[in-house]
Amino acid sequence: MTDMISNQQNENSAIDDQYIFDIHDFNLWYGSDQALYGINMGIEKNKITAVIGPSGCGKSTLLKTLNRMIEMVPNVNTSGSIKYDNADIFSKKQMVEDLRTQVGMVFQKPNPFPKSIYDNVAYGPRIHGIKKKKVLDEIVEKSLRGAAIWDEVKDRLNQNAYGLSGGQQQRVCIARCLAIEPNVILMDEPTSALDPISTLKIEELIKELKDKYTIVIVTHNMQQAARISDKTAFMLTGELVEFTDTDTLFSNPKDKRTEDYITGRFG
Ligand SMILES: Nc1ncnc2c1ncn2[C@@H]1O[C@H](COP(=O)(O)OP(=O)(O)OP(=O)(O)O)[C@@H](O)[C@H]1O
Repeated sequence: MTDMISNQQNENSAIDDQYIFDIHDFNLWYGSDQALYGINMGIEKNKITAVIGPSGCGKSTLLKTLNRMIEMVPNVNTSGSIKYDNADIFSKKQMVEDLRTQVGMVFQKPNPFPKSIYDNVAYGPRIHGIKKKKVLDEIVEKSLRGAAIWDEVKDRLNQNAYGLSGGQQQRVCIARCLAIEPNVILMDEPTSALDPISTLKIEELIKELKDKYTIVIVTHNMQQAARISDKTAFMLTGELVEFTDTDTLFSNPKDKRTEDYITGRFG
């Protein structure tokens, strides 16, 4: 009996270890308009999870909820639960700054600060109290290397980040995110403002990052989801219609609505 209990506990902890986010029966309203309906979803650690679906289906809303950025919008109400690392993200004990340190975000349009490349990347660590130049230098180099842009910018770290191309700016923004050592990186259509070559570079980078980070990416681009993600969630009008291995979702969807969407019959 004791063995049975300890086995069960082991199994449960294996399950807990597998998922970094556990979303349970989650609903969200903007004022009186409901945008998310009964979402149940586990986000696996060190995997790339793509969220796809037609415009307005709630992809960004779901993504922005995961690090509580959604609270910047007034009159948002929620029900149900979201756990990050087994703790309720909405609990009073959860400091929102801590959550956002662990769950970083990269946006659709590259949004560097009007500062030097160095200062962009050092911004987060400085806010966290790191002042020593040597330590900051190391973080900046490591983060820029992690974002696969070190070689392109190492000789112009003191130049304004606005002088970089869009694709380079987005990689600096990813470096800025890496510099605060998150566990999860949320990406909201990170390549939609980029040309195809920059897009491929970012896609390669995302695949490399999954060794160290859990990535959730919202994308309009189904080919992109198929190319880079392990898991894909298909959403429609605020509902999670289907969520499974990417290969399965694209080759053998269970729901007619998923099939219609991926075969281009709507959306
Ligand atoms: N700040 C807001 N205030 C009120 N309603 C909002 C707000 N942001 C989004 N919505 C509504 O919530 C629903 C989901 O929007 P959301 O932006 O999450 O969809 P999406 O799937 O990310 O769309 P897109 O692909 O076009 O970015 C839509 O009906 C949208 O109009």
